Amino acid sequence: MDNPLYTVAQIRAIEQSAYATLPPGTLMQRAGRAAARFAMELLGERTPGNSRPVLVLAGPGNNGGDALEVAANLADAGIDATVLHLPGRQDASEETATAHERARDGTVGFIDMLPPDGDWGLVVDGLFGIGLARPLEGALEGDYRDLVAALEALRCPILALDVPSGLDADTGAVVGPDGIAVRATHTITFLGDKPGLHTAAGRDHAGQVRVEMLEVGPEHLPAAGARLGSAELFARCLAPRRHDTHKGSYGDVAVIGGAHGMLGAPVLAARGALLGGAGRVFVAMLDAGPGYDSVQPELMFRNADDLDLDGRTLVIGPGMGGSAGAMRLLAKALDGNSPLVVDADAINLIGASPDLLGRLAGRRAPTVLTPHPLEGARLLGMTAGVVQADRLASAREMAVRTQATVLLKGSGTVMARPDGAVVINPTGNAGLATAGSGDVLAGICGTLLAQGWPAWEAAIGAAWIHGAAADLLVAHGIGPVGMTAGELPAAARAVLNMLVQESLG
Ligand SMILES: NC(=O)C1=CN([C@@H]2O[C@H](COP(=O)(O)OP(=O)(O)OC[C@H]3O[C@@H](n4cnc5c(N)ncnc54)[C@H](OP(=O)(O)O)[C@@H]3O)[C@@H](O)[C@H]2O)[C@@H](O)CC1
Ligand SMILES: Nc1ncnc2c1ncn2[C@@H]1O[C@H](COP(=O)(O)OP(=O)(O)O)[C@@H](O)[C@H]1O
Ligand SMILES: [K+]
Repeated sequence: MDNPLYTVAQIRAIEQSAYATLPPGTLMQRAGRAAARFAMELLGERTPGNSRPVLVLAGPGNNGGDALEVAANLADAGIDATVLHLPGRQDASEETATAHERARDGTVGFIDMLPPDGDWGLVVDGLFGIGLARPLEGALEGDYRDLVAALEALRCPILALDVPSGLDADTGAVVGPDGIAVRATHTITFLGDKPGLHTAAGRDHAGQVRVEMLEVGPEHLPAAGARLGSAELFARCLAPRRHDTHKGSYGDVAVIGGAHGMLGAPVLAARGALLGGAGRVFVAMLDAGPGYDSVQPELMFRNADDLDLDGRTLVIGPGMGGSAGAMRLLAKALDGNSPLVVDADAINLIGASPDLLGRLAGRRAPTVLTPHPLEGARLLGMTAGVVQADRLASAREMAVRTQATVLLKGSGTVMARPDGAVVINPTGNAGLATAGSGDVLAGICGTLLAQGWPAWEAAIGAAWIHGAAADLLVAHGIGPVGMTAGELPAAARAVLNMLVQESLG
């Protein structure tokens, strides 16, 4: 299944192309009908007339027109729908004016302000969609800000039309430095899915996303530069194990890191690599460190300076620090031909050294960089805030500068390639916001490379499996609160085995 994600500019082009072939108002009417159906699903099987009313928020543009269509459809179905309409200073489009008339002609009720004691069964957010042009403001512009803030106190589902109002559909950032956006439980998005619903603040604001194509056929759809991740994107790498194999068949991983005081990080990465299926896993410490891991005695410990870097996949950076020795090892790893995952301190060192960046960009072997937003910011010479303001653009820029596959971590992890292709990972949860979970991710990415996966599939697969492992732990009551990085490798192993099993049909 392909899950394309379209930019606002692309959605506008789809809209134009489909609009030209249809009678005016058709798309808005379809949007209204589909969203009303979804609203009724959310209301559940209640007796018409006996359910709590639906509050429909209608803004000044065509998103407001969609909302008015929803209200009219709900009223036609016998559901008590009340519209809070905030028209703008400019005339509404013809479609929106028609939708307004339709709602007025039916049994829809209209109110001017949110009553303090409203008891709603559902709120439909049709304030702003892809036409949001600036942050939601207070009194001067119709009190949108106060209205959205007041929704936070309501204890009912909120269905956003197209995009939660206040959210940037391209980036997933809340618009404005001190901005506010609707926190929906569900979003029905029209004419194609949008990246902003799946990354940065998007997951918190969009809730569950349903894509509604409004019967627009594939001939109107452009090629998408971004897609939502799924196991199908790496399915071709999921090979069942043959009997006639041995540990050498599944590759070696060596994790290089572990300066004084940070010895746990490479161990976590190595456990991720081992339980992810690599045939042999080494931990190459910069510090003298322990001689073995009592939890996972299969791991082999080496002194980093003595390790032969050839013929194995390297994961460099976890807990590595920024010493001269670390830098020397990194330069050696970058210059070599081994598949490489560059994580944590190794990324910081590259961010501070044009020489190391040049060596990285000159690599020919598969290379994946796994920065969190601050590490990414150091690489680009900007702040983490700027990286987060447009995670897709930032990841793409990192991929171009490093000529490597980039995996920008965080809610809605973004994978980017130097040619501009982007995938947003849909799995995972905030249980992963715990020290060491990134080390495990780097280990999983390394183990997939060691087992022959290309860099792109290894990055997409590692993010997907790591996130699904966290989701599995939550399903078993192990998190999100108190989930630990050490619990992830076994869960990731379970996910990987399930995927391989499923791939057999
Ligand atoms: N056309 C079609 O075929 C289809 C369209 N569809 C639907 O239309 C939606 C796009 O509609 P849209 O272009 O009218 O934009 P929308 O999001 O309603 O907002 C624009 C309005 O808001 C205003 N405004 C902006 N920011 C503001 C702010 N901060 N504070 C205050 N005002 C602000 C802006 O006014 P201005 O900036 O000029 O002052 C303008 O009036 C799309 O998301 C989908 O739901 C579907 O039905 C499918 C078919
Ligand atoms: N709120 C969240 N939702 C989803 N994934 C998250 C969230 N917070 C963190 N993660 C994931 O957890 C990992 C954290 O990695 P990182 O920040 O490098 O931590 P550490 O260095 O302590 O291991 C990344 O894979 C990141 O994508
Ligand atoms: K909306």
